Amino acid sequence: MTKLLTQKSRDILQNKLNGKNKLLSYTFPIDFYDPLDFFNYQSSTFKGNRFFWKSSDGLLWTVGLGIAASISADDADKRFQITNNQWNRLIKEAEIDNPSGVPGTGPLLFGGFSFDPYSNNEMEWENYGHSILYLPSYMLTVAENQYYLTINVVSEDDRINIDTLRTEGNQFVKQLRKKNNSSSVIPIKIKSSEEVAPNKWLRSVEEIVHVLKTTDVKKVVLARKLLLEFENNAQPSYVIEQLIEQQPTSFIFALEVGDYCFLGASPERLIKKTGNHVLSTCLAGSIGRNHDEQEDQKLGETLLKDHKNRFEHELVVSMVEDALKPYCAEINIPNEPILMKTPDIQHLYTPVTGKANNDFSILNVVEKLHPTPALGGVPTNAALEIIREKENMDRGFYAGPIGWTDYQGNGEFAVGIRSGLLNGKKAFLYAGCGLVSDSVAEDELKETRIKFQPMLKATGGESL
Ligand SMILES: C=C(O[C@@H]1C=C(C(=O)O)C=C[C@H]1O)C(=O)O
Repeated sequence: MTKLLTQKSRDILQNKLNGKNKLLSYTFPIDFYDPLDFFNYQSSTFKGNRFFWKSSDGLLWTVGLGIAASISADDADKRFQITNNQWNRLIKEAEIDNPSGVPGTGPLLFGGFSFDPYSNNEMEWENYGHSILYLPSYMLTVAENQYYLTINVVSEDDRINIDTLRTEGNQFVKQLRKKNNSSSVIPIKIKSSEEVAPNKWLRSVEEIVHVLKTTDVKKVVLARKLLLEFENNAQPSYVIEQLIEQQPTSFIFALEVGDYCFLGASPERLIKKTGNHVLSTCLAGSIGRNHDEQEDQKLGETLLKDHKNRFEHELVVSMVEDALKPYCAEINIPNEPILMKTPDIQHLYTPVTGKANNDFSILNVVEKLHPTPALGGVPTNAALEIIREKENMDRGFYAGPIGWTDYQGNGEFAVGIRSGLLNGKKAFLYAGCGLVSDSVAEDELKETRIKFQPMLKATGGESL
């Protein structure tokens, strides 16, 4: 980037968004460029300030390098509102040149929110706070096989205009096309893995099941973590590459903050908005897979008929419907769930569609949906209290909303599960499961072991 722009971008980071800055954004089509190579481009410069996203249907990829502005709101009660307000303020005054207008191009905010801003903070999540979203300096978007580059600058300097960005864009693409400028991806060598206090977790499950049997609380989702140690520093790009290959039908996401990278392969959409078309996903109720096709089908049928799992699932469907009602017309929900199969696990799945009304804003709807009973419980607040008391860990961004919104109000947020936090030679992996009154502790432990699989495989670990 030219000196002028680099200096200004740095100032913005220090000042955050002070109200005087103006956003300039320029988007243009480019020829094929591999999204993972883009993520790796000049990693010594951009490491710590990158994000990666692939939608579950593979039709949209966005990769961000550098930070033109970041929004982090630590106010536990207002983090969604504050993010929304700051973003809208920035967009309102912006100068945007994006003839394509394709969703996911142009100025876009990518990031996430912690699961529970009232939980005890653990050191590993300190850098993330309760929300952090980036407006990237450079962004590659792949939308339906077309490639776009967006350049964003937030500046008070009126010498910078769209023409400056055009020149900058041409130079940037020339650099991109030079050979050998993306760093090589080094495989991870795992040294050890440790399930954190599994026996204590089993006891917590039993205590919660007792509460579920004796009170009005119907469901609580309890999670636990796994600690990995590596021989070498784990590169996010290696794990992303593995996840893309191994979990082709999941959302693949990564969000770097300094030396940390939160990443994963989630099968669960929280909300998607394209124009006025709205799509949400209810995903709860789980069973393993079998290599034998017939056996696998039997497992699926067992899950579809299982009362405990159907009950867990139904709680999610009815909450999602209630949360979307004020913001959508024509909500459509099939009567029966179907199966969603990922390589390691199958789930009960109900898609929910609707038409956005004028009150719909994706960040506000994320706030209303989060946490669904797929990750929190029923009733929500009672379940959160129990999680705080019995889980003995900070979920950080695990199970929180992660995704993007663009300047036109399109966007998609997944639920940050099947995920982990990389930090040099260490990683923390997370997995949880829905508890209801007839849950059996040992079965739930096994279920979480299956849910660790996607991240374990991607980091070179062995099955538990
Ligand atoms: C909590 C997780 O997954 C959630 C819990 C599920 C369940 O209890 O059946 C299924 C899908 C997810 O909504 C996880 O993967 O960590």
